[in-house]
Amino acid sequence: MKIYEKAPAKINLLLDVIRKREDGYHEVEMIMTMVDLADRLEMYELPRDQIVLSSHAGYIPLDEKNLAFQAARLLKERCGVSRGVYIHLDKHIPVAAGLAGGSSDAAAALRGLNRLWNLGLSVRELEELGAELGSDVPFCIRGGTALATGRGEKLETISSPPQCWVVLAKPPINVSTADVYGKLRANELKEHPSVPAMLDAIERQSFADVCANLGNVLESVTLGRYPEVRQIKDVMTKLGADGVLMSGSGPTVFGLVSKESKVARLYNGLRGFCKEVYAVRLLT
Ligand SMILES: C[C@](O)(CO)[C@H](O)COP(=O)(O)OP(=O)(O)OC[C@H]1O[C@@H](n2ccc(N)nc2=O)[C@H](O)[C@@H]1O
Ligand SMILES: Nc1ncnc2c1ncn2[C@@H]1O[C@H](COP(=O)(O)OP(=O)(O)OP(=O)(O)O)[C@@H](O)[C@H]1O
Repeated sequence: MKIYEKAPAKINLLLDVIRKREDGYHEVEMIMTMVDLADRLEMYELPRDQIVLSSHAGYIPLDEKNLAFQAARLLKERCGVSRGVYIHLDKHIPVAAGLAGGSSDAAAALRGLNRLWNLGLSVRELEELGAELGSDVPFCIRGGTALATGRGEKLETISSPPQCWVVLAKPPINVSTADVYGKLRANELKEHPSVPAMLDAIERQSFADVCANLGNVLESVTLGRYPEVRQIKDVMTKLGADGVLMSGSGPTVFGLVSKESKVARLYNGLRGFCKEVYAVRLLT
């Protein structure tokens, strides 16, 4: 039997850091949602007890460094599974982009293997296992739109934001999440985005107020180090995006657009600056 799972990318409509914790992680408040740009995983059982990963993407590890491999290994260990699995990763989400590509692959592997091996784990149990693999993995398991707290693993599902176009542009640099958090001076942050204002904007389905309340404190680090990220933000704004923000630790910038007629201009204009541009819808 073959199992297929879609692994969508996430964007952070809001990302605030409250403080650095004793365990090295940062206490965050984030509002996250999924977009219709996805990797696809194909999984089937192997006769021998082995995890085999393949992908046409030449730029990701296919061994135990891959988060999908780690997800399969974790599930095997915790549930005492002695069967092997072949996982093919059809990669579409840009890597090290701030879009949680690896985390979403891990989440899709956990969901898919739970079915393939008939483990009967609940979504909550999968989320708990996912938290061991990375802070973004529980959200990628749950999907939808959520307020994430703690280090990102405590989730409260909220309403979807009003439907719109999302234009994503990734400059040709790779940003390490650990580096960005490491360089953040959490107690020196002067401005914080407002979680209540964003929650209210979503609840009222006000697209204008969602755009007005976008905010990500990690921009203070990434934009300072990589001027091209700021440049892409400026270009998106000039080309008419209604709201513009860096996702996660970057370097991908997303623009929210309500009118379809504006999307082509934005997409074509950005292609002059970077190769990796995508125009997608929110996954509501
Ligand atoms: C930037 C975001 O992607 C926004 O959604 C997440 O906060 C990061 O999620 P992630 O990539 O799943 O992160 P993890 O794999 O758990 O952690 C990578 C590294 O980022 C730092 N990190 C991550 C999450 C967090 N709340 N505080 C941190 O300081 C830690 O140094 C950690 O070693
Ligand atoms: N399945 C995977 N897909 C992509 N990268 C992976 C995967 N597994 C491990 N990695 C490694 O993880 C690193 C981060 O990649 P990823 O695409 O998950 O970053 P990201 O989008 O910035 O994640 P986040 O938004 O959660 O911080 C890369 O250096 C890559 O080598």
